[in-house]
Amino acid sequence: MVASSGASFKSGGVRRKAAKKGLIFTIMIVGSSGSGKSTFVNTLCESPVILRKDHLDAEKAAVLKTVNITPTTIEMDEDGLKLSLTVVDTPGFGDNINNEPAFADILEYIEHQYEEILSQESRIKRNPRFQDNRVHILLYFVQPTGHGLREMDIEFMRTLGPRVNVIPVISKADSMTPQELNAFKKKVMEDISHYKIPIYDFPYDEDEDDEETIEENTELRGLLPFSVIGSEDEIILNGRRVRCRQYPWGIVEVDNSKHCDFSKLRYMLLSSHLHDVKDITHDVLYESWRTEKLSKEGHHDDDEEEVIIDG
Ligand SMILES: Nc1nc2c(ncn2[C@@H]2O[C@H](COP(=O)(O)OP(=O)(O)OP(=O)(O)O)[C@@H](O)[C@H]2O)c(=O)[nH]1
Repeated sequence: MVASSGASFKSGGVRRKAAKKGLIFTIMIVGSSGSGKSTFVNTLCESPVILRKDHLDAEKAAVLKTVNITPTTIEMDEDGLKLSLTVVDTPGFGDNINNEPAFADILEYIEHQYEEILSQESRIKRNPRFQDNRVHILLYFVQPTGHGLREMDIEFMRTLGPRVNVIPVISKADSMTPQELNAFKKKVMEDISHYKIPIYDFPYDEDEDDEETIEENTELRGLLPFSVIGSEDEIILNGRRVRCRQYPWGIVEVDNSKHCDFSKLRYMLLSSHLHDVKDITHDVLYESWRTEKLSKEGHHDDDEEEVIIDG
């Protein structure tokens, strides 16, 4: 596995790695500072691709805080499928009283990738080295407060939902009992429905999709928001390697689906739903951004029929 850290968006544009070509897939991670984003990414990628700020000295951590949006690309092999996975980290989100500038930066980053595609599509001669950096999934980390969504969570997901596939995730799920976690999941989904927040909810078509897809998507939809536990520690338990967090009273296992939904989320992201979220990004989200943008700029199709109103 090879990791390459891209330059910050703010300090000079996304670095385009000419991937030796695995399937390109991009995940953005957003959540409050300290919500467990870096640990999650390192757990997902099974390697320390992001430096955790609590492992840095205060000076370096402060410098990192000012770097808002950082893509890192990792070459992975998922059961024989070559993946060029870019993880876009957004440290420091939610640290300020007014989070609107942070929302705007994230939205700008996502739309900037659409701009690049549009300008590429309009070229007569395409650049063969061009890389599609569109964000396919945004994992939004909800703090395990037990109180439902905060205003900031609602605003953020409502703003970003029309532009990117948002999946809400409850981080640090080990800080809740199973009953608390279930009640919290229910509250979060009630808020999502009440505030009409557009998320990626494993869509299916009862008439067109096969039974297996419907069953799988129904099950995954029922898990929303996914609960995750992150850890970079491993122990040997009954002869097998176990990624876990250790406590005086026992351990919680990252990959044990009785303890959290991490393994199901990972499988869905890097395997079962990878093509679906890529298709939705291109066919629905990018298309709707493109239509809005071109209409705002006053473009209209040459072959559009002119409507002549009599009289
Ligand atoms: N209990 C528990 N603690 C966790 C979990 N994941 C991460 N942590 C701890 O939470 C602290 C912050 O984790 P990070 O991964 O650095 O959080 P972050 O969101 O990347 O933080 P910023 O980079 O400041 O935005 C660390 O001490 C982690 O060990 C988890 O699943 N459960």
